[in-house]
Amino acid sequence: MKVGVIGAGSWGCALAILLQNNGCQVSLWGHRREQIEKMQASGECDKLPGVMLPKEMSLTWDLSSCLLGKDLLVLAVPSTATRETAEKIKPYVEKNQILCSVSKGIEEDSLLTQCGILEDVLGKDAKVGVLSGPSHAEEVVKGLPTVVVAGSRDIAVAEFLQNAFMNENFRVYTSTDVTGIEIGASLKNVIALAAGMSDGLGYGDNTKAALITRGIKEISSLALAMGGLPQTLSGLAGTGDLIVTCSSRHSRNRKAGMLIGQGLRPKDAMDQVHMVVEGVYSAKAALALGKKYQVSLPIIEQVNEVLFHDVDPRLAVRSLMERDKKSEIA
Ligand SMILES: NC(=O)C1=CN([C@@H]2O[C@H](COP(=O)(O)OP(=O)(O)OC[C@H]3O[C@@H](n4cnc5c(N)ncnc54)[C@H](OP(=O)(O)O)[C@@H]3O)[C@@H](O)[C@H]2O)C=CC1
Ligand SMILES: O=C(CO)COP(=O)(O)O
Repeated sequence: MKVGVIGAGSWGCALAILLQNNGCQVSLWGHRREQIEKMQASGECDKLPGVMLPKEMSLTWDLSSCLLGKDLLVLAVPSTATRETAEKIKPYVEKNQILCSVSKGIEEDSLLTQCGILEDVLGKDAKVGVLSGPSHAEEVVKGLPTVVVAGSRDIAVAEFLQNAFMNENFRVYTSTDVTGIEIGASLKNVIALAAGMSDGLGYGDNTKAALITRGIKEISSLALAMGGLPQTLSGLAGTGDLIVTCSSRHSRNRKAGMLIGQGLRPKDAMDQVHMVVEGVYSAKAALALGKKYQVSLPIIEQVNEVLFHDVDPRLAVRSLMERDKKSEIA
């Protein structure tokens, strides 16, 4: 199988390595020529120091050569670059090519998820799918057992992705619930910012467990209102990814939240993380979706207050604790 991986950050590199090792012929595209030339010279992934790229894999900054004649295109750019990337690839995308989004986020203006953006730009006939779940690049490149879900409204596309990505260390389930998967993937990043803030404030395991539990309640309520399925929200792309992102030392969203909890301004926290912090870009969109579908998202609301209205994280926690009395089963 011939594969083009679009986006040479940590996730693009990790999946390109995995697919090449699975027997695919992979071409990895990055948008900065100097970054690709550096990786070509060193043989090392730029964003994952010490991780070597297979010699047989090709690296390019020429988009057309990454796309033409490929069976599968994997889109691994930051979610804020998905629309511009989809516009760039549009002239080259071939009729039967399968496109797989591995990015996580909601577009602020359109409130579309990643597959939604791809279909918006490339048309409803495009064969679009998504790969998601608890899967930090740092662990995938080490071959540590990882389990994810491949989703597409077309089950044949989901099964194609399962076959392409699955190996003895990387187990892939299929699903047709793209909405549940993508809302889970995007909102867990916002909740992970809150979990990080809690760590940064020096709060304990009780607080973290509460944020994860009430967080999945918020994510599920919105996803279900949008047509997602409960099994997805209790599955890998919902609860699974929320747990890993709220607790892992590899999580960029948790790390950024922790720095904010320790007193850094959000912009400075993002700069210190050096990698994409998707929750910051999806926070406003998540809140807007909550309003649109009339779903209450109190944690996400407070994350927005801290990120965009200079509210002290300690006061944000206080606001959550002092909300009106409620029943858990309501
Ligand atoms: N890392 C992980 O473990 C996982 C990541 N993901 C998701 O994958 C997506 C990519 O994240 P990840 O690889 O980790 O991010 P990184 O921060 O590691 O890398 C992002 C890459 O995208 C490049 N980039 C920035 N802007 C553009 C653009 N406009 N067009 C093309 N490329 C661009 C960056 O280049 P530059 O250096 O120039 O900024 C960089 O090479 C995110 O949505 C993330 O949520 C999903 C699962 C796991
Ligand atoms: O989505 C991811 C892991 O599944 C990566 O995002 P974080 O680095 O914020 O956890």
